[in-house]
This record gives sequence, C-alpha cells and structure tokens, in this order.
Amino acid sequence: MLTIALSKGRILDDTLPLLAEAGIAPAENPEKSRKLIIPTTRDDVQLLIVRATDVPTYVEHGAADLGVAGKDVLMEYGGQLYEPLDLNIARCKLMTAGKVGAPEPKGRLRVATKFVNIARRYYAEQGRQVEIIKLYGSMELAPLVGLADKIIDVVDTGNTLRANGLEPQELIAHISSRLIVNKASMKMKHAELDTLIQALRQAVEARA
Ligand SMILES: Nc1ncnc2c1ncn2[C@@H]1O[C@H](COP(=O)(O)OP(=O)(O)OP(=O)(O)O)[C@@H](O)[C@H]1O
Ligand SMILES: O=P(O)(O)OC[C@H]1O[C@H](OP(=O)(O)OP(=O)(O)O)[C@H](O)[C@@H]1O
Repeated sequence: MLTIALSKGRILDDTLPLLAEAGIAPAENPEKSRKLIIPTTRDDVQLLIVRATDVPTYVEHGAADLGVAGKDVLMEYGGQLYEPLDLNIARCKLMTAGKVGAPEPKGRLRVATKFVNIARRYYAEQGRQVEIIKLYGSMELAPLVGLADKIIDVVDTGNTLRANGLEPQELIAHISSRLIVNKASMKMKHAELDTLIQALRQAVEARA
C-alpha cells in the first residue's frame, strides 16, 4: 500500500489532476467527504487528508509514504525528508511586508508570522535584532493594529496586502509545492515509489 498525505484546498485541487495522469483518482470527493482516509481507483494507493502544515509530520514519521507540501511549510518544518520533485503548483512568494510608506523602524523590529523558524533564520543572516510574534493566520492584521512592524507571509497577486494597506518588501523565497517522500519508504518500497514519481514527473513536464 502507498499512502499519500494531501491537504484540502489549493494543494488537493492542483495535485488531483497530476495524480489522475499517473492513473490515480480518489474513490470519493475528498473535499466533500468527512472521511480522512480516502481509497482510490488503485487498490494499492490511499489518500490521507491532513492540515497543510501537518503533511511533513505524517511523511517524516512514516504514517504516509509520500505527500505534497508547500516549500514554505517545508522550510519552516525542517526535518528529514526526500524532496524528489517540484510539482510547480501553488506558486507564490514568501515575503516580508509592512504598512505602505511606513518608515523602517529603528532598533528592534517586531515581526508577526506563522513562519517563526524562517523568520528567525532570515533576520539572523542579516544580523538584525527582531522580536518574532507567532500567529496562526490573518497576519495582515498585525501591522494595522500595532502588534508588529512587519509580517512574513506568502504573496501571490498581492491583493490581500493591498486590501489592508500593506506593501510587499523583501523577497525571502520563491515557493511552489513539492512531492516529499519518507526516507525508509524510499528504500522499502523503492520500485512502486519510483514508478509513481516518474509518472508525476512526466505529468509535470508535460505542462511546462
Ligand atoms: N495565495 C496563494 N497563491 C498560491 N499559492 C499559495 C497561496 N497561499 C498559499 N499558497 C501555497 O499553498 C500552500 C497551501 O496553502 P493553503 O492555503 O491550502 O493552506 P494554509 O491555509 O497555509 O494551511 P492551513 O489551512 O493548514 O492553515 C501553502 O503552503 C503555500 O505554499
Ligand atoms: O497575494 P494574494 O493573491 O492575495 O495571496 C496571498 C494570500 O493567500 C494566502 O491566503 P489564502 O487566500 O490561501 O487564504 P487561506 O489560507 O486563509 O485560505 C496567504 O495567507 C495570503 O493571505
């Protein structure tokens, strides 16, 4: 059995067409079903539906053999995972952002983000003193109400920033979603995984 961890929403929407090209389709609609383990048209493949930030945890611990996760989530998670394929989906940018026209604060910067490890690394590399404030969502609010000077979040169209009077500032990384594989599975189920990875690679390359 091959177990694939996916998150609902954007990653599921963008991954299902790639899996379909590899001959794998869910037996029921994962967006509608309350089930968290979804069988597929292949007896030897099942899907796990988990939170986006939990995908690397399931895969690293071997509860899933493989999964799909944003590079932002993977950079934040760290951990020991194979990352054999850039699926080139859910593309966006990880950026700092602040209020439009706000002067660069002197001294210690307050940065609100759910990406606390990335934030710590980024400002450490710059030798900048920061206070990092952990949030779980709606980061754009923080500078508006004086909780933080800046945020670190993913940006695509920039509409969310603009709607809140914020502007993108520094680019931290270009982001897309990656196929990740458990290290032990890669050894124990090498043939099956290799076939699936190659099929997905072809599906990705056919689109480029
Ligand atoms: N606006 C966007 N445009 C393109 N890609 C995005 C955008 N927002 C996030 N992503 C990418 O898609 C991945 C999944 O995002 P999604 O919104 O489904 O989950 P999430 O809201 O980050 O997680 P959770 O629902 O667990 O809080 C992110 O990790 C990121 O790599
Ligand atoms: O630059 P934009 O095109 O506005 O995209 C950026 C927004 O997208 C993401 O949220 P998303 O829309 O996924 O909301 P959700 O994670 O709360 O579903 C992210 O957290 C930003 O708020």
